[in-house]
Amino acid sequence: MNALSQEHCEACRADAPQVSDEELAALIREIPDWAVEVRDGVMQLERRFVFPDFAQALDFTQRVGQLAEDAGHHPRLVTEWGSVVVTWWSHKIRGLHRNDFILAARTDNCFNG
Ligand SMILES: C[C@H](O)[C@H](O)[C@H]1CNC2=NC(N)=NC(=O)C2=N1
Repeated sequence: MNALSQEHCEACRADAPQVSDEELAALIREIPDWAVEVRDGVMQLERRFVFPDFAQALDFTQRVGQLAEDAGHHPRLVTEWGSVVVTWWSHKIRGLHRNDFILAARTDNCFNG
């Protein structure tokens, strides 16, 4: 269980700062299976999870969806036969907040069981 996943998410606020370059470098090391993507100028965390069939991909999707609802912070989830691509970013600040790293770590917990 990643220590980051145990941290508290703070409430999403439009004036919250994005992570600094230094924070990004430190935090991404704690979730080594995730990539940093930039889309339309918005920095995001993304990981593709592979499953043997659609049913297990869907079950994982449900678990991630529930953790998002519990946290009040939501990812993009692309569920297909055999895989789920999970993308985290903070819409309000159009970038990455510490919350996104915490929830990416919690997403890994959903995969690792
Ligand atoms: C009103 C509601 O709490 C907010 O819109 C939340 C919902 N979930 C969210 N999820 C993400 N990823 N970013 C947000 O800014 C966000 N805002």
